[in-house]
Amino acid sequence: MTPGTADLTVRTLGECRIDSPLVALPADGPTTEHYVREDDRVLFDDTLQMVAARGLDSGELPGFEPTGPRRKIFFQPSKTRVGIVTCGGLCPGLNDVIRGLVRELNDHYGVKKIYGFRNGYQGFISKYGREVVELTPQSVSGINEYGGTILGTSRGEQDADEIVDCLEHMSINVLFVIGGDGSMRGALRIADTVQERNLKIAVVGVPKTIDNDIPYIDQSFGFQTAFAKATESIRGASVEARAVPNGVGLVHVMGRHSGFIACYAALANNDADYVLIPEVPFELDGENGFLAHLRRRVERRGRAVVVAAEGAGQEFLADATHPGHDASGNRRLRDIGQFLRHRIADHFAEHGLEMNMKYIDPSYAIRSVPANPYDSVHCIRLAHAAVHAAMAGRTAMVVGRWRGRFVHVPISLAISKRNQVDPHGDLWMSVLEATGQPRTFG
Ligand SMILES: Nc1ncnc2c1ncn2[C@@H]1O[C@H](COP(=O)(O)OP(=O)(O)O)[C@@H](O)[C@H]1O
Ligand SMILES: O=P(O)(O)OC[C@H]1O[C@](O)(COP(=O)(O)O)[C@@H](O)[C@@H]1O
Ligand SMILES: [Mg+2]
Repeated sequence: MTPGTADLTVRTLGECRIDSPLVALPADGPTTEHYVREDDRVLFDDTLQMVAARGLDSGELPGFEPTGPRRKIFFQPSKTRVGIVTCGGLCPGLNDVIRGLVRELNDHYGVKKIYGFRNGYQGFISKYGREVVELTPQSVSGINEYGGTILGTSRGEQDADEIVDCLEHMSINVLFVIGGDGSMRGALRIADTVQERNLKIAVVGVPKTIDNDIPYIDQSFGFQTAFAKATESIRGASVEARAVPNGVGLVHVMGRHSGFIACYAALANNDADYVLIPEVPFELDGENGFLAHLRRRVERRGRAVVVAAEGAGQEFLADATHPGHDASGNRRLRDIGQFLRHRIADHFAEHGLEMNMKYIDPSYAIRSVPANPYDSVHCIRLAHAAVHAAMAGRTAMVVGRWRGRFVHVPISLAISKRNQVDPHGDLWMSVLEATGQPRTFG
């Protein structure tokens, strides 16, 4: 489904009649390659073929609302009370986003009442007894130096009605949700409940996940830091494999349904011989299977490095003991890393070949680190964009970068599908070119 204008339209709480304190900031000039006027739109389509396929006049082409300070805003800043919550798995940069939100609100809009809700959506639910913390420029000073989230996070669905009750009781006008696909589903439920109650509470998301599985944004913040950290493990596996006869370096990285970390980390290190991802099934056995291909490459080169995303090859592990789901309903995965480790060893033994396995699983190490400078910049720019959007009364939307421009993405679109590696796309083609692995095994 190619999104149309209706899919890109952002919900608002009402007319903006209040002069923004940042009225001097927006440029007066025309849209350029460096700036989009607030009354302009960022086109969804970016090739001639895609535009032609619309069969529309240029003025009717679907486009995203650009981010940035508006001349008129919806909320009276001095009377605005803000909530911030972080949900789901950790991701480098969470604290950068929290700090960016607090500084922009306090320093430029003069919003002084900013509250942090603890441990994800549990923070709104009375039975968990989570404290609410006041966030100030002083209390967020330097937090971007640390991984994790000062607010804590959690998984597990919570009742949207009780969350909105809490927002009402605390007279919260704006809620920022920093989370992944699950959190955004939760955020939309909250925004819809607010609308049903005819309340004026803006719900704005800053999408996060190291898996990069959120669509219609170029990349999630934290993704670059996470794959950069995973690259260290591939480098280690490569050094180990080179040091011994018939060394096989096997690296098992996160990536539940999307194999972006495996792809980017392998391309960055450029020493991987095989990349296995959830999106591309592969055969293990047979003369054209992965194991035989790996054996022939090790016989020829004396070593090989394999990068496997945790969601790859789950079909080989479909035994009776299903590991179930996590508290949010995400399917738990069986350990493809250990499975491959043993199948590779067995295969070489069956062929009477020496093989020295060097297995590295960085696990949580790639997402518990602080953001690298690239992601820190991405985080603070997303935070600024989120504040401008919320103060201008936008809701049920996330901020993100689309083709290099920061835009407002309706949450309904952001949760409409999962961002995955396209087996027929240019990223996967680059992986095939860099590794030399065949397009299919078996
Ligand atoms: N389908 C859903 N509807 C409403 N809330 C959801 C849904 N899925 C997840 N959530 C909420 O979002 C939070 C985080 O979701 P989860 O999938 O664990 O992580 P992430 O948001 O990082 O993908 C959960 O704690 C839960 O409260
Ligand atoms: O062990 P946890 O913390 O439940 O989460 C592990 C999962 O979380 C992730 O790191 C990211 O998941 P979310 O961003 O959707 O929370 C996955 O890559 C991984 O499979
Ligand atoms: Mg998720």
